[in-house]
Amino acid sequence: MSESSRRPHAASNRRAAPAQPGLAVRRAAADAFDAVFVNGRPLEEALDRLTRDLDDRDRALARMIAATTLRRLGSLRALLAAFVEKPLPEKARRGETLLLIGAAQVLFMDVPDHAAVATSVDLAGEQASTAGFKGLINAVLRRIAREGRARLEADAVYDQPDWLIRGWTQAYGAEAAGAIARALASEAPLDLTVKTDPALWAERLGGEVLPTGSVRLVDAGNVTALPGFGDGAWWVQDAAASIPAGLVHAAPGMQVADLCAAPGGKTAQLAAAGAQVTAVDRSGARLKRLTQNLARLGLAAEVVEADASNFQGGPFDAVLIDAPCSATGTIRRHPDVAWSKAPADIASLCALQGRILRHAANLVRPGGVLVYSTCSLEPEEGEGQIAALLAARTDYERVPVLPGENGIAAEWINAAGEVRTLPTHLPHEDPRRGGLDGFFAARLRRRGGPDAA
Ligand SMILES: C[S@@+](CC[C@H](N)C(=O)[O-])C[C@H]1O[C@@H](n2cnc3c(N)ncnc32)[C@H](O)[C@@H]1O
Repeated sequence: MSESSRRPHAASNRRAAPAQPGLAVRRAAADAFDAVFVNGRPLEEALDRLTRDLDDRDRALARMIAATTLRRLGSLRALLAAFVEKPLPEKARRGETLLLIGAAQVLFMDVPDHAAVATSVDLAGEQASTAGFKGLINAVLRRIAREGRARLEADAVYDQPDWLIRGWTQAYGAEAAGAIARALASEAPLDLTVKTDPALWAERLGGEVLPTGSVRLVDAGNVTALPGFGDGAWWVQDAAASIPAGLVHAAPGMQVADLCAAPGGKTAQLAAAGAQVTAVDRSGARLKRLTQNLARLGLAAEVVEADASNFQGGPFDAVLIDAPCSATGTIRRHPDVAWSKAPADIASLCALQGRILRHAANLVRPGGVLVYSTCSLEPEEGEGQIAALLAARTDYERVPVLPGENGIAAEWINAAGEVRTLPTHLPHEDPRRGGLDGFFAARLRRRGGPDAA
């Protein structure tokens, strides 16, 4: 939005009322929400840009408001449909955003109702297109403060779009799909992969060690200020995201290609285990982050900017493909993903994944290992890709993942021996301490070679 469109819309002889405290925070949250919907920007990228002038506390609050609005959007929209008699005209779309962020604060955040209502009303006054709706916004948000909770309980609406719920129902059954949708209502904890001694770091950071060896923290605050960050003792990685690289069982002397490697969480795991890693990614900007991350961690890899569907190299002892995907398994962390992706995106991602997987199968030496993973809940991006590869390549077979291997629970392994984690896994009575990202990982072996039976 341009600065000029934010100017108070009407000249007035009256003295302007003092600006509502917290207005800049709500403006940034509303702008970030609009950046996701109007401009299709990722939420984190929008927030980075829009909160640059805020202090740490306000930046965190703006993030929380925008993320909570996106996380609970299905419920919030249903409430507005019930409480706003006539939808706002298209030219006053911003008014709907202000209603949504106001309602999110009233219902799901520890914000006084009057602050949530007054800031949305004042922001409406900033633009000519919404100034005429100040009264309506005030009345609807007050009503939501009085009646919203009861209505939410009575209606029990899903927060995610219908097409996602339908897909999860088909893949996991109605009950599991409902549980996944509910699990996504909570913010994810912060998981760390530590180079050595998880128990020590759990103690230092006030976290707990998970069965997979990750250290889990809650309300960690600014990550870069935590002990061990500057020294490169650990890196941020969801516990489920640490599973695929573990399936390689990397060891000193092994030649491993990490295709689709940036920003390098899995490269770091492989390098920390002593492997010679070739980290390949198409994005130069993301590889820059990978290089910075490895430097902080004191780890090394050969870094190659290339398209993984035609990268030439190897043959490798192991190839890991953490394929570009819809990322629907990360909606707890990135609630915008639920709304920024559409079925057509899944179809084009599947085509890209298939190309990368088919090409990667040629880079593995006979007897070597191929691990394929995605952070998607959609089976066509995971199970479907492996079924298609195995149908086309008789020189590959699955090496089933075993319960207990690297702390992987039996519940996270499907009938074919592939890992399928869900946000409902690793439950905890405090939902902020439980859950896993939705991940898929399969391990295959290329037949032949010195390891042939
Ligand atoms: C899921 S992310 C990888 C995360 C990374 N493995 C980690 O653990 O930090 C997918 C990556 O695939 C990269 N990518 C997308 N299409 C690609 C292609 N055709 N060739 C190589 N990399 C690609 C993206 O730039 C992105 O960095």
